[in-house]
Amino acid sequence: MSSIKIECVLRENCRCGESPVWEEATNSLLFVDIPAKKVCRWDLLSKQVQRVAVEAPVSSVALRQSGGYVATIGTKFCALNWENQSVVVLATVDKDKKNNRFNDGKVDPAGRYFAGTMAEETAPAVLEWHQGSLYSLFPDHHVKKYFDQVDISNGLDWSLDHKIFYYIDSLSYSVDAFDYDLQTGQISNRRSVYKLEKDEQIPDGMCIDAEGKLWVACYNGGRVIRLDPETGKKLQTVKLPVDKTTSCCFGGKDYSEMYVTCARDGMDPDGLLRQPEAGGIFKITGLGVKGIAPYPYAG
Ligand SMILES: O=C(O)[C@H](O)[C@@H](O)[C@H](O)[C@H](O)CO
Ligand SMILES: [Zn+2]
Repeated sequence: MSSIKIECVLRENCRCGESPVWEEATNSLLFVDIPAKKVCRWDLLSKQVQRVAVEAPVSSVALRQSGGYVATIGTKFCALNWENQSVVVLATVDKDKKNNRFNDGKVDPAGRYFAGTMAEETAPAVLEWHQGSLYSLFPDHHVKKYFDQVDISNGLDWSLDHKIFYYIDSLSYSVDAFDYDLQTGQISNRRSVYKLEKDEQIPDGMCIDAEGKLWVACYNGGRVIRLDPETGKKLQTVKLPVDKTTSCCFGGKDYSEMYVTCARDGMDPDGLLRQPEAGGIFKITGLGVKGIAPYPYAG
C-alpha cells in the first residue's frame, strides 16, 4: 500500500486557481488565476513561477501542438505566445451575452479545444443561471456549439478509449457522460454517472486516470474524489487542508503525482487564517495510480 502525502508546493494566493495542466516538455505545471487574469507556469525543479497577464478573466489554458498555448480569455478562444506574451484571438463565443465568460476547458484526444461558458459570478456560485453553453474549437478554428442552458460549465475529460465524454455542470451536482464520436466531435446520449453527496459540495474540475477512473475536485468540499464511471461508485476520498478545491490533473514523473488548484475568493478573514495555504498549488503523491498526458490543441 502506498501512503498518501499532500503538500502545498506553491503559496501562490490565487483568487481562483484553475486549469492545472502538466507540460512534460518544460517539466512544469501550467494553471490560471481566473479573476486575477493571469496564466502561470511553475517549474518543478527551479520552483520558479512565470506569470503572463491578460486582459480579461482567463479560465483555462492548454498545450498547443504548434508551440505555445491556447487559453480561454473572457469569451474568446485565444492563442498565447509565452515568449513575447502576445495573445491572438482565434474565435469569440456568446457575443450576445455581455456578462458571460468562459470557464473550464480541455483539449480532446483529436486536438479540439472544448470549453464552456457561464454568467460572471457576483460571489462564488452566485450568478444568473442557464446562461452558459458548451463549445469546442476545431483545429481549423471553427467553433461548434453543443448545448446551452448551462449554469457553471466545469470539469471535462474523455474516456481512455475516446468513446465517452465526461462533463460537469456544477450546479447540477452531477458528473455526466455522453457517447463521444472522436471522428466528428459529436456528443450524444447524456446521462448522469455520479450525483454528489451533500458534504462533497460542488463538483468543479475533473481529470481521468490511467485506469479510466475519474477524479473530481469538490469546491467547498476540500477534497478530490475518485469515481468509477462504470459502476457509479465512489472509490476514494482524498481531503485537502483547504476548502475551495477547484481542479486537479496528473503530472510529474510518469504522471504519478496529482496537482490540485484552489481558491481564496469567497473565504472570510477567519477562514483565511485557518487555511493560509488557500489559493496555493497542492501536490498529492502516493496515490498508487497514474494519469495520462494532456492532449495538445491541433490548430
Ligand atoms: O473555478 C470555477 O470553475 C469557477 O469559475 C469558480 O468560480 C468556482 O469554481 C465556482 O464558483 C464553484 O461553483
Ligand atoms: Zn472549475
